[in-house]
Amino acid sequence: MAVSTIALYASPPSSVCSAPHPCQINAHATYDFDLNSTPSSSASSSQKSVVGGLSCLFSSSTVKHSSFSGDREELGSLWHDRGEDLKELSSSFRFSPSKYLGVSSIKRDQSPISVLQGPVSCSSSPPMRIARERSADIGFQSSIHGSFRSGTSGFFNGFVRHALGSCVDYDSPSFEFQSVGTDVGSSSFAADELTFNMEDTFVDPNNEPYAKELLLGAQMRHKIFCEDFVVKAFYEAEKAHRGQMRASGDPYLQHCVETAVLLAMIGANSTVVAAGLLHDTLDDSFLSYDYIFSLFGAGVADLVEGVSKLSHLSKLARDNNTANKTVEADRLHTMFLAMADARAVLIKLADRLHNIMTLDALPLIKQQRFAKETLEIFAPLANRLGIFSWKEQLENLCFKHLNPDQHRDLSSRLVESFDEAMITSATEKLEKALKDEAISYHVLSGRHKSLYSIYCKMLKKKLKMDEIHDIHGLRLIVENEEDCYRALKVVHQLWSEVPGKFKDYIKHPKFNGYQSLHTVVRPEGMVPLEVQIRTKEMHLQAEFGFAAHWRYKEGDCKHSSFVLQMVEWARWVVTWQCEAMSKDRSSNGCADSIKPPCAFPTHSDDCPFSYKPHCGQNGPVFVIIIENDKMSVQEFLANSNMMDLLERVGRGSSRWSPYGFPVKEELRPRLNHKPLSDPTCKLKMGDVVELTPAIPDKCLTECREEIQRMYDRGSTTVSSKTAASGMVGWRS
Ligand SMILES: Nc1nc2c(ncn2[C@@H]2O[C@H](COP(=O)(O)OP(=O)(O)OP(=O)(O)O)[C@@H](O)[C@H]2O)c(=O)[nH]1
Ligand SMILES: Nc1ncnc2c1ncn2[C@@H]1O[C@H](COP(=O)(O)OP(=O)(O)OP(=O)(O)O)[C@@H](O)[C@H]1O
Repeated sequence: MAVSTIALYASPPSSVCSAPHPCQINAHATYDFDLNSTPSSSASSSQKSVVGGLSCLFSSSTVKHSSFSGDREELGSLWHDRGEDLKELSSSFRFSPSKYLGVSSIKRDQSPISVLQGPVSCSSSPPMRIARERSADIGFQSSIHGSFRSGTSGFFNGFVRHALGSCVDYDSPSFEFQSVGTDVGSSSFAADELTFNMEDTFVDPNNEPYAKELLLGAQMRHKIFCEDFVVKAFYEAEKAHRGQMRASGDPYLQHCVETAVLLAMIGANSTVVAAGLLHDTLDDSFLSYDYIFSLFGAGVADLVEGVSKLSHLSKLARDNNTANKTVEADRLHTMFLAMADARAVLIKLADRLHNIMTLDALPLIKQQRFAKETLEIFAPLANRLGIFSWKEQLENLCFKHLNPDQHRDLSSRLVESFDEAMITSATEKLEKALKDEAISYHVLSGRHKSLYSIYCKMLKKKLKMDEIHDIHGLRLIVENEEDCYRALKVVHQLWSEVPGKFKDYIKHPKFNGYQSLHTVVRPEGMVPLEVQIRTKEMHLQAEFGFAAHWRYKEGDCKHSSFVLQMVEWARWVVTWQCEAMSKDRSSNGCADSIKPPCAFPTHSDDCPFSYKPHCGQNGPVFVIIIENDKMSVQEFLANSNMMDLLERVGRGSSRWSPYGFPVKEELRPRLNHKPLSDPTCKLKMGDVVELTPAIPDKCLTECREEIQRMYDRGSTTVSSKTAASGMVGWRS
């Protein structure tokens, strides 16, 4: 067995270091992986046509149901526009030229690697992703190449793929198209998931015909929908949502299936896909946690419950217009990540993505509300988790709803600007030139910038579209620093350089430690092409470390170390859990045996930014406070209790009195929707505290003023008005 070793590095932000260079880089984890790769078959181009062919299947659903209006998320009752949906899905693809690989395929962007690392565009901006692994005959000594392919060690190898290659053309066996009725014997589910009797559920004479069509459609898109466990979840979802409709008149079940398909496409395992199918059942149907637990085990039940909690939080935030306050939105992200299993966040994101894809059915005002919230909360969350394809789809769709004129204008201009053929041909040329110079590389990937990203850059930098030089970009990941410069020379020999655009962030790293070579060239005609060249260690830093892309994109936003830790950790977890898919499915082992590929990167003990992976006892606690119908997300020290909260709320508010009136008594606090019984109870991440004045606010103010006057006068006389009010809550 050939073994190679990759070290992962993370360094603290240079802002806390004296040198403008990554310091304290002892945060490395080393792991071995086997390189026996099994070349997997291509996720064939037939998949694209299969998806395309589904449009008639779905639109042919003509089942009539009674309308359902009890949808807590509102979006749940949306009209489902298959045409739009398919456009979004199929607009995202990658191209693997056949020249060196021997296989040509155009496929939708659906591999876990692309989702976790790579850029994808959607909507009216035709997306482009081109990825090349170095060709095997280049003579590259390390066997990293093998690690990009799934095999028996797909899990470990896959992680490296993620970490190293943003656009690796990964043909996961899980994406092989499998026609319905083929081997479903590979079903896998966690050991804690219960077995069940297929006969009981599947042959239900009450199953609606549309349900079979939906299942068939899902199975054609991903073979995980052939697994018994997932099929069972599908039929439970069908029973739970039977009769419920989207605003479009489509069966509600369709939304559940689409959510689950999105999850399957990024490599989620059967537990997550099943939970995706059932994600709305706790809130919108008669199913209970215990029932789900009894059928599917704690794995699924906890996830469904987690999604339900997130939905409640999101609704609270939306109702209270919290999303537009940066600090609060930031705390919400952190709370989402800290409260729920990161996989529940994934399900929530998939749910939201599908809802946003089908937003058109809602009245304009609601479309805008949801789009705004999505842009503020969910797209950054997807970005932080490294799920770029979802992030870009969410952003582009929200952009379309929020700024339709700019969206239309930019799209029409970009139709002419996007030059996918140029990226393809530039990739091929560079690949050949590198081969001629015997420069080996890990990954050569291409992307064009998403519509929304272009829009933001134009606004931020006050640029015209033709002043943006990185609409088309290539990224080359090589073995070592020397190869970076050799490759740069090759690039400059191939194409003419745009003067003034070369940046050597290797010799002069950015303040956050980011390293890479950047240049802009003009391959053909006038269209500029940005080329980034870096080593795999630099790339890890740019994806997971302190120079991580999400932080770079969030720019000026100052994050507490806790936020950073949460995000890094959640991303780590999501990465390896998605990667676990192939191992999970191909082995009989239980999910518990799946471990992250290496220890979470840690820092030296004295590093102020040392990671604490879990939302541990030492981290702050974020609590939602609803007061006078206004919501805020507030941060408390670990071990704070309700008394601390009440004190803080009182201080600085109009209720606070220098004479120390026991402000907490004037309120009737409710903790997580129940009256507070023990004020000394500790606050937990995600607690919702409602503070309702015991007497009407106006009256309270009058009382307060009156008492203040009393004290000021030194009088003990209480006015009749105050006495009449009963002074509720003012007694200690
Ligand atoms: N992950 C990560 N990527 C970065 C960072 N800084 C720059 N980049 C990448 O490098 C690209 C260009 O960076 P620069 O060459 O510094 O660009 P610029 O000077 O801001 O000018 P433009 O090319 O117009 O954006 C960005 O589009 C990112 O893709 C960073 O700190 N972290
Ligand atoms: N030249 C490039 N080649 C390949 N991928 C790139 C290139 N530049 C950026 N990316 C990747 O494309 C994705 C989308 O990035 P996006 O275009 O939104 O921002 P950016 O170009 O990195 O930053 P900015 O908008 O500030 O220039 C990210 O995953 C990023 O790492």
